[in-house]
Amino acid sequence: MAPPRLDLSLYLVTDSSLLPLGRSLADHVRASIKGGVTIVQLREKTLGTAAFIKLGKEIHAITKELGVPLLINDRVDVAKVVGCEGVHIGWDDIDYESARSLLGPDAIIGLSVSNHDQLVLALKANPTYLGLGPVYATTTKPDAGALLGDLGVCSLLEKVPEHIPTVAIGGINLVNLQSMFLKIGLQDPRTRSRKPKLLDGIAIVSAIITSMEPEKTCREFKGLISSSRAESTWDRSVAKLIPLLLPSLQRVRTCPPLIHHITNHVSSSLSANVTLAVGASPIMSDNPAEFQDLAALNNGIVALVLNMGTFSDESPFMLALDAHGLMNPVVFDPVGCGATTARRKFAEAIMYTGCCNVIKGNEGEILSIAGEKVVMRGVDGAGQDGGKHRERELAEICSKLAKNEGRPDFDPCKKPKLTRR
Ligand SMILES: Cc1ncc(COP(=O)(O)OP(=O)(O)O)c(N)n1
Ligand SMILES: Cc1nc(C(=O)O)sc1CCOP(=O)(O)O
Repeated sequence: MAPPRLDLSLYLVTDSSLLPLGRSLADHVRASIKGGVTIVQLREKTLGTAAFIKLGKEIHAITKELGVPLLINDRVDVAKVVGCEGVHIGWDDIDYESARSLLGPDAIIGLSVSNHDQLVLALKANPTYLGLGPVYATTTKPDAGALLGDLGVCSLLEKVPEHIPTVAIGGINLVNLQSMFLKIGLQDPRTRSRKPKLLDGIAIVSAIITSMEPEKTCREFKGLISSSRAESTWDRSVAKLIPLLLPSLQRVRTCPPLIHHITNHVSSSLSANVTLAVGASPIMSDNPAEFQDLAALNNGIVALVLNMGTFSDESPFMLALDAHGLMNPVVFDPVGCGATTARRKFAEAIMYTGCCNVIKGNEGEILSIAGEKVVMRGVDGAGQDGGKHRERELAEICSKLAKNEGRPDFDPCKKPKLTRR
């Protein structure tokens, strides 16, 4: 019988030092698998060989019983004695060929990739899967490479052949996952040959290991994974969309984000009140002196909203994007874009940063930002093409813009000089 297909969708990487006080790793792993974890890696950096083997055997008994593979981080010798399904290795560890010859052709062997040079070497080895990271800032691995950000992962994915699955790792949590999926996308196993290549899963340490309720946390991760894989929501009725949105709204209540608004004076108080009404915390500021602080408040659970309705000078917007860097989700509202050349140029400059996760606008604004010639009276330019563009087409244009697709001159490595924290 063929071995079961490797399911990397929710990949737990352990670190016992981060467990809540009094919790055992064995109970945590069991609960996480019950919540939906599909593969486990035992990554215990401080254990000596004997203790690593002992823990490995204990955890393997659980993963075997629950039917998910167990990999060992770095140590092929430990994996061999434990008799588990494989290893994950990096560039300071045993080389891939030696690991393969020690573990045999059926072992799962994952390789870390942090940049294009490593990707070239990794592809020559043809490993079972690739771990791409760090996507975002993480304190779990102090020696992790430079942050890739969403666009860095996308640019690596472009060069990964279809048959090698990938997971993203580093700083992924329940707050940033949805926006990460919007930018990078998650493979649906039923449509494997889809272009461009998307991720096959996410690998998580702290967001699961530090959880007081790992089963619930993993269910929440699974919910986001399933909704990301759900077929295009544009064919769904509103009634079907609401259950997909509810978990996001609930998360805003349980883990309220700080929303930094740079907005126009017409909508300022309305924006603040709507932010409060959904359970998030607004702060309205266009003073660059406080941008760095704002971007890091609230344990980094922060988003930035840029509304260019009554813009005059582009520098506060650019400084805010620089402060929030590639870390925090950004919503851009290109109000009245298309009405004047100055607005078009301003919106273009914002888009060139590659930082906008969500573009919110009416039909005229979106078409204008996508480079189409539109005639706008004022900010109420919707429907100016007689409804030629349906919602779905506009949404596809938005999604492409947010990924900076269709901009041949856009190079995420060159533009802009944003802080990678
Ligand atoms: C799934 C996954 N991806 C990447 C890593 C990092 O591995 P490595 O580069 O060997 O670094 P350490 O984990 O040893 O610090 C990983 N462990 N898992
Ligand atoms: C183990 C590991 N490898 C990384 C890489 O970039 O290769 S980042 C990382 C730590 C991920 O931990 P957390 O989910 O707590 O951020």
